[in-house]
Amino acid sequence: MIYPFPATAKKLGLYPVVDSVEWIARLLDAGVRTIQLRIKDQTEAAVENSIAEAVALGKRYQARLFINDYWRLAIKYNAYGVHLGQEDLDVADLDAIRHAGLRLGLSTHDDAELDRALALRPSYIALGHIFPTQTKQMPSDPQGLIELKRHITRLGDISTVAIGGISIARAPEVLACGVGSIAVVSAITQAADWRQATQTLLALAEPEPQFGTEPA
Ligand SMILES: Cc1ncc(COP(=O)(O)OP(=O)(O)O)c(N)n1
Ligand SMILES: Cc1ncsc1CCOP(=O)(O)O
Ligand SMILES: [Mg+2]
Repeated sequence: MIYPFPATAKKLGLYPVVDSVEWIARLLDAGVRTIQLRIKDQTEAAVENSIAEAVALGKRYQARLFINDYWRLAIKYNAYGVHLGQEDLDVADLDAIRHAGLRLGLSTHDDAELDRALALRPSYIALGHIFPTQTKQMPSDPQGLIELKRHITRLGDISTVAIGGISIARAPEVLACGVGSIAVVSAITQAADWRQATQTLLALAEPEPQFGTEPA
């Protein structure tokens, strides 16, 4: 029997994915309450301080702070959650993450990956990439809105996140597919005015109140 990971909100709302503690601090201060620290390809020693600081900020703002990839450090500093991709799943100790009480978000790109993710009973499932993106090299084609809607229908009550190429202009049509959250990188970090972009996206993607119905 596979025990589920702790629940998170079905609607996580706006979910910025950023690569520094500075971005975490400014976005939490701007009202973001679901956020991910995504630092790529560093040693654990190089990212440990950033992860510790990001987790402390997340707690101070009562935000849902997910750590990408570095699941051992996420456990060590008791982050709200961890985000893992399909390749990460091959090496991560999911039992350790579950026993530590951290939420788990999983990336998926197609039906086969959805099957695999569902069997692991994660806290949320991310679907992507929806549109072309400059931020990450993707081996597959963008799935687009019709596939997104089909996946959302299949996932029923599970918390869902859409990612990849989501701009302010495209956010409404993505949200109209019924997804609970939009994860964005460049729509905020490359915006001419990141504060304005964040406020616009927050207003579009209204989240559930943080921790309202979740275990602490
Ligand atoms: C919310 C969200 N969705 C997908 C990803 C991508 O994760 P992954 O496939 O592990 O790729 P990297 O981000 O590690 O390059 C994500 N980080 N967040
Ligand atoms: C990390 C990641 N995983 C799938 S697409 C993506 C990058 C999304 O970035 P952007 O919002 O700039 O397209
Ligand atoms: Mg990863």
